[in-house]
Amino acid sequence: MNLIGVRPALSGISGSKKLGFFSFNGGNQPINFKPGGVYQIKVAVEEKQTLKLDVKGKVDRFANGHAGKNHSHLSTIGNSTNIKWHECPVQKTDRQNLLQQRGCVIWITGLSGSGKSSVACALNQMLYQRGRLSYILDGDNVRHGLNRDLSFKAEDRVENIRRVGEVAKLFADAGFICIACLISPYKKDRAACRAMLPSGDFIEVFMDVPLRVCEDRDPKGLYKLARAGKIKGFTGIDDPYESPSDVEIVLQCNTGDCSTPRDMAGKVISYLEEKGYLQA
Ligand SMILES: Nc1ncnc2c1ncn2[C@@H]1O[C@H](COP(=O)(O)OS(=O)(=O)O)[C@@H](OP(=O)(O)O)[C@H]1O
Ligand SMILES: Nc1ncnc2c1ncn2[C@@H]1O[C@H](COP(=O)(O)OP(=O)(O)O)[C@@H](O)[C@H]1O
Repeated sequence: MNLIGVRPALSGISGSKKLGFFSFNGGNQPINFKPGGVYQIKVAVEEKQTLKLDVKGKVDRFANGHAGKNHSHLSTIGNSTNIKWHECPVQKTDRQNLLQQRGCVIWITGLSGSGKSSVACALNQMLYQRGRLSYILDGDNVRHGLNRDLSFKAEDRVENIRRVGEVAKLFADAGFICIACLISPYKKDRAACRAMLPSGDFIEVFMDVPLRVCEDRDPKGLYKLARAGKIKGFTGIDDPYESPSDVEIVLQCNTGDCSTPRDMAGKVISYLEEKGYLQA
């Protein structure tokens, strides 16, 4: 296994799967760690480190005492030149142990009016009642601050999703169950956010609600304005929404008679329980 030039990030080593993820040339390479195993991993400038795992598969320590980042190498990331990753001793696994949960991103996508915010709030509340920490990144809300400079033209939507994806990744790294609810109309952008996280930690939820139901609801009167040509480039009217085909959870409502947001959120809770996200 050649991991030269990598920036090993020991996130995701928890739960029953004992998976470790190493950032490799910008991507994530899942590696199966076995409990009790001792692994030699070649990093950066031919430096060898021994990663020890305890019987539960948790990282015990690195033989040479640091977390295996490349401490000598300077990187160029986008327009940022000569930057270096700074590692601290308290890691994601420590924060997860503190919170007794696993950090992840629940990404809720769907048309305006499909019920994203309602499900996000219900889920947030149900998790809170179970003593689990979650935080909502709602497209509408984030556009009040961080993304106030962005419009609804295609390239701004792309940037909107990229920024929220990055923020969500930070929340997940902090150990939160981060609930991002945005229209996120383009498949490619959702896939890019998925790729930012270790496999399994990006849980996509599709609000499968047809346009006619959303338009009937129209709580903000935006569809009416869009139909009247007073809002240009409105998703579903004169701007595309690319429905996902392969997601973790589909919450469907074909008629005006849907299950409640709480029932829908319950399905997400079941998924989280089943996959072990509600324990460290
Ligand atoms: N042109 C256009 N198209 C779609 N939506 C519009 C538009 N203009 C304003 N709004 C309001 O903005 C909310 C969607 O913001 P998002 O950040 O989630 O959108 S996106 O993911 O960047 O497409 C969306 O909120 P939700 O109804 O909660 O989805 C709308 O209230
Ligand atoms: N499961 C549901 N059944 C019926 N109405 C719903 C449901 N979920 C949301 N709504 C209603 O639909 C409208 C849009 O919901 P909202 O959560 O704001 O959607 P979005 O965030 O996707 O725009 C609101 O008036 C809300 O009360």
